[in-house]
Amino acid sequence: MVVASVDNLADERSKAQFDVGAMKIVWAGSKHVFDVTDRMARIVASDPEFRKDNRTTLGRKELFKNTLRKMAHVVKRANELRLTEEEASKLRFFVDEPGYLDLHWGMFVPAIKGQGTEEQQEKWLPLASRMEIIGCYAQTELGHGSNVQGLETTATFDPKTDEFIIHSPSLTSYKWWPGGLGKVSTHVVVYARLVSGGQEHGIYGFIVQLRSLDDHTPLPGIIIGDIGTKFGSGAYNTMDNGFVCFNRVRIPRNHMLMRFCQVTREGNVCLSDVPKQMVYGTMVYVRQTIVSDASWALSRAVCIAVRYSAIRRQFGSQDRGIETQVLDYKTQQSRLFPLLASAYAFRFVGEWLKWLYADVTERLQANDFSTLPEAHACTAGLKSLTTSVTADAIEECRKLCGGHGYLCSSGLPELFAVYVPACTYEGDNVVLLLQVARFLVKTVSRLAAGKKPVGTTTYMGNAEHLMQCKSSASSPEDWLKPSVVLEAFEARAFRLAVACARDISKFSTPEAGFAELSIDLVEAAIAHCEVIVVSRFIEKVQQDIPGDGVKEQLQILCFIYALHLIHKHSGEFLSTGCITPEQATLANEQLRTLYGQVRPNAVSLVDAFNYTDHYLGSALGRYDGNVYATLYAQALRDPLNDTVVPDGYEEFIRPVLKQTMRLSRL
Ligand SMILES: CCCCCCC/C=C/C(=O)SCCNC(=O)CCNC(=O)[C@H](O)C(C)(C)COP(=O)(O)OP(=O)(O)OC[C@H]1O[C@@H](n2cnc3c(N)ncnc32)[C@H](O)[C@@H]1OP(=O)(O)O
Ligand SMILES: Cc1cc2nc3c(=O)[nH]c(=O)nc-3n(C[C@H](O)[C@H](O)[C@H](O)COP(=O)(O)OP(=O)(O)OC[C@H]3O[C@@H](n4cnc5c(N)ncnc54)[C@H](O)[C@@H]3O)c2cc1C
Repeated sequence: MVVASVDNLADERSKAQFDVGAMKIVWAGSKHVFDVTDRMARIVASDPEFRKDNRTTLGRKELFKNTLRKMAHVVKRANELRLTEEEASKLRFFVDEPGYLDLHWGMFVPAIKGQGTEEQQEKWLPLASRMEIIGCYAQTELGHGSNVQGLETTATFDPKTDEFIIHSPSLTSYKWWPGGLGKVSTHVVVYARLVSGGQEHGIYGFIVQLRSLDDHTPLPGIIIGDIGTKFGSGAYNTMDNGFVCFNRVRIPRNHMLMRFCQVTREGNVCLSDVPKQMVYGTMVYVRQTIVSDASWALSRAVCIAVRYSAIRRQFGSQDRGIETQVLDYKTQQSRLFPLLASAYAFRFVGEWLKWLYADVTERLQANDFSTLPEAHACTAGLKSLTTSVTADAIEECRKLCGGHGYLCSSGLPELFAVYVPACTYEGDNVVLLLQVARFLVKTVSRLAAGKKPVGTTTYMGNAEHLMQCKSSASSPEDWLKPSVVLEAFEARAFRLAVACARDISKFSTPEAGFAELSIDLVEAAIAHCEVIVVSRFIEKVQQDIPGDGVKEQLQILCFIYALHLIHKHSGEFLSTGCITPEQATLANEQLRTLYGQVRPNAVSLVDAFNYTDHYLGSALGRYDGNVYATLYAQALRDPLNDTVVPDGYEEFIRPVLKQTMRLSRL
């Protein structure tokens, strides 16, 4: 019997039809980003302090302390190496362990930057950047997360002392979930109902000190702790998601983040001339970063599954000779290659969203708020789409790796457990899709009033055509025409949105219609988000892309991405009359051909992610393909194998055996 050997991957790499080095640059975004990313990944991989292969075997306390040690080491190395902000953030990323630094840099600092006045930024940002204080972001409460307007915590202005009183009036008002809050943060941006002069003025952010900077004990009036162990071993349990109760805690007036709303010494509330949704700005920022991160998590899972599928052999041999690589099975390809294509699709849409966010930020600074609703819809919708697909994809990759995928040493169970809350945090994915739907229904009703749609809804301006068009695809090759593909996606999305808007108008109130039709609205929102991803991917592959064969590979992936969605949502494409059953069959035929084209390049396409073995953290996904020896070595390292005879033998195995022997003698 010939067993799989490490040569499998070398063979695979020799088959590549494109320049992998050039693809690495495309994946990274630029040569500069590639260089920084590569350097930081290697620094982490070569530092034993950042070891993570024992994480799933540690108890919660040990695990958490281990994370604290790593975070301290990150800060130390960043200082020693004089890393720039960009480099330090990559270093943290490759340490690959949820910890308080994520919230400090990812939410506390952005909240102050986005919501604080210049004066407040000058005061707090230097303290935060030097890490003289550690901050987190406390919005969610035990009783409310999605419904931000339902938050109960109050911030009541006391004009006598020029202070706010932060108070948790009920158990359900306890802040609950914020990362870094439970055990580490010294400060927090708390979202609370502003009350002044006996009147409520909406939800705003307030900086509150939680713990003493001398001995880390909670300050008076603060009850604080960790909310408990979460899903999975290791995984997100490295993070101290916390609760806090404020018992009339007093803070100076200038601790309210006052960029968009000021409270004067007398307690007058002065709203700036900006939309009230600006107070939700940190969420828009973070959702945009989550979209970028989705492609990392997805590509990591896909890298493991593709490499392992090239190593793994099952069946296909008559005489106990060499068996078939499971990557050669069409069913394996049809499950795996769309995920590979999605990883690239999300990478490009993530880059585009970064651009959109920078653009809207620039406009907001110039008091142009016109693109804010679109930025909200795009970040909310793409956050929802990419995280849902990625979470499902990680689980699919686990199944694609058969039994070994279920071992923690495959890296996939922990990756799933760490990733899946992305479908919930920063906005539950369904709640966010309903926000997109609200935007779409508004856009459709504005069309009727003769308003021209802009940005990602520009396609809706072609209303008459999109409502009537029939796809012209008459051969499998026609499905490789960008215009044919885009027309089908745009027509499906538009027809679903129009149907929703039309059906809503049949109800007594728009609110009643919206609530009753929310299932259809979610589908319309997904269809619109898919238009964005598909069109950005098509745009990308129409650009000049350097490197032998790189553009061709991306074109293949682009059409796999689009056509697998047509297959997945064929019900919608057919029921809206955008394509016929025959055209759906032609699209599938083309998809099968594309799988064949990507097959020889699959391993090289995941090599282009440039992941170190440390970052992958997987016996199955190793660069050298030495899967079986690694699985065996890792099994031997399991704490259960520390002794040959297990602890508990004397107490619990021997008596059972003796009892059985006694019984059998009777
Ligand atoms: C890098 C860091 C690592 C990450 C680690 C993870 C850490 C996790 C952190 C967290 O989870 S923090 C907590 C995040 N919480 C949420 O995301 C809550 C989700 N809920 C909401 O965002 C909102 O409450 C809501 C669902 C959007 C509803 O808002 P509201 O009650 O105000 O209702 P509506 O009536 O639906 O909307 C009014 C109006 O406002 C527009 N809008 C809503 N949100 C935004 C926004 N963010 N930006 C701009 N505009 C917004 C909405 O479209 C409506 O507009 P109109 O239709 O009236 O024009
Ligand atoms: C790992 C993790 C880290 C987190 N970190 C932070 C943090 O640092 N800071 C912070 O403030 N928060 C944090 N959160 C909290 C997070 O933001 C909330 O859990 C999230 O916003 C969802 O809110 P919820 O828990 O209230 O869910 P709910 O809104 O209670 O959702 C429950 C169910 O109801 C459905 N639902 C709710 N509303 C509607 C609706 N209008 N229409 C249809 N269906 C609806 C949802 O789809 C879901 O299925 C974190 C959460 C997790 C899991």
